[in-house]
Amino acid sequence: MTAPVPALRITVGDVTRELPTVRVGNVGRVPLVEFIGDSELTNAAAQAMLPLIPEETEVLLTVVTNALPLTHEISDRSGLPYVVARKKRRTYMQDPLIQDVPSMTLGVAETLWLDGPHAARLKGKQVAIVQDVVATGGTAQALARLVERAGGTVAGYLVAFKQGESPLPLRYLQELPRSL
Ligand SMILES: O=P(O)(O)OC[C@H]1O[C@H](OP(=O)(O)OP(=O)(O)O)[C@H](O)[C@@H]1O
Repeated sequence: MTAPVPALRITVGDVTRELPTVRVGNVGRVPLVEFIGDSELTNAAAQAMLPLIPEETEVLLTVVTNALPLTHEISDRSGLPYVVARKKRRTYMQDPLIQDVPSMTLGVAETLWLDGPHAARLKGKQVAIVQDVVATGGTAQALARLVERAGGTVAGYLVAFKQGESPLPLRYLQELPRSL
């Protein structure tokens, strides 16, 4: 008989989900949070995250993929504009800022691309970084570096789920175990 795959129950507002867990290298089983394809959970998290936005924030910065619908909803509810870093170079990009991610949850090296005109929208602004999950913090650090390089200031780190310990001053909704 195969052992049952452990799941993790979370509740955000009035939305409850059983998160599946996926095996990641030697980390063990990691709970998988998916906002893409789940508008109920996305909307509930966005609503719950509104009070976490630093007061001085002028712009939100996120990165594709999973954090994008969440940031869209936070933007819609707060009235704050948002800027998105990509994980691939697109042919239409103009003088993009290119930033390597030092380490990732899934152990895959990644590079972030911020199109020049979007980087310009961060210049001189107080920028809140929005993420679905922070685990190693590598992505958050790369996004912070993009803010600095674009001439902005990091107002804070806004995260739905913090997975394990982080040296960054995260404003988060809930903490999840790093592995099960
Ligand atoms: O704190 P870290 O260790 O850097 O991990 C956090 C990042 O990992 C996940 O991205 P994923 O690689 O799953 O990409 P996706 O959002 O494009 O699916 C998540 O969306 C965060 O951006």
